[in-house]
Amino acid sequence: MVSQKISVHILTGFLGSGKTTLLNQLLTFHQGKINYVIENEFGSTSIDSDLVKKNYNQLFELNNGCICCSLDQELIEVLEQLILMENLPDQLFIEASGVADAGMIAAIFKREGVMQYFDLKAVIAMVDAESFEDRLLEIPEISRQLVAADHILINKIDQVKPAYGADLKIQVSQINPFANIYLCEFGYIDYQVFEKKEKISRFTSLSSNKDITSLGHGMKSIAVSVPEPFDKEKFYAALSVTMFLHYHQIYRIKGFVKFEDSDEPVLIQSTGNKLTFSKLNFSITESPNLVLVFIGKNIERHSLEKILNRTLLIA
Ligand SMILES: Nc1nc2c(ncn2[C@@H]2O[C@H](COP(=O)(O)OP(=O)(O)OP(=O)(O)O)[C@@H](O)[C@H]2O)c(=O)[nH]1
Repeated sequence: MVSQKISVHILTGFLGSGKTTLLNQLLTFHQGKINYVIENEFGSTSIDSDLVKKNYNQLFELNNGCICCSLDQELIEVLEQLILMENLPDQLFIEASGVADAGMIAAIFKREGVMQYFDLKAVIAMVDAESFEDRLLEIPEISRQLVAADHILINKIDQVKPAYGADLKIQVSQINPFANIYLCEFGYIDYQVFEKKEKISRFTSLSSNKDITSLGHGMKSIAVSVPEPFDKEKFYAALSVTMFLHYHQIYRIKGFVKFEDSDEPVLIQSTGNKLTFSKLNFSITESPNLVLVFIGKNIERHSLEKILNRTLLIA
């Protein structure tokens, strides 16, 4: 049994956005700890593993596909090997392939058997400031990566004008209103931020009943006001089924709701295809707005409201 859980950071971002650069920075920052790395490349030949500075204690490579789909089982096998090792790591850094769905990787760390040993600290997405706008329109995976992230680093800011960088920050915050967003060069920011708990302030300022449709590529963010308590079982079942059936449309659900059994707001969020509920484990001075935000492609407010209304306590 592992006495202390192994901290996990998942690094995602499109090809060439700067993931390996960030990983090298993080390994330098965490020097002195026992750091393991999992590299996932989309192809049978590993290049990234040669580029990662030898600043880690152990490197695993998954080269036969993309972690989030075909390599799910292979990743689990590596995690199993890892917890049996004599020299247990303090931290595990996973560099996902440029096309991976980071949410699906994160979902593996929400499984009970895995959570017993691993503590998912952060999903970090890299954005290439230079090519982001063009790529966003061409490649839907990018929006999925952004929507799954807790922190988004808009990298290569040295390659664009300052005003454009500021504009990108607004665009990215519309795609993922929950993430902490930073502008940076060569992945450099103060990495302490990855250890901090979620800020409640972003939920107190969420405007309910608002649709943001300017995200491009059919992407939409819909905030539904949910002041009435839900029936917990019905709510969980309905949203889980919706996420399963509409995986290609619903990229993320996040927000606060109340259930029949308590007056305390509960944080709901989807990680990949898994829905998690968590009580706030920190004190708050201001109650969060009871709002659920759905981010996805071609989603419609009236359908979402219909699903939610059926799971209200009084329904
Ligand atoms: N000018 C500039 N170049 C950068 C910056 N960050 C990374 N690079 C360069 O961009 C290239 C790609 O960076 P990587 O860190 O390999 O990107 P990656 O996301 O790991 O790439 P893949 O593994 O191919 O998906 C490298 O040549 C980096 O040196 C930056 O902020 N500014």
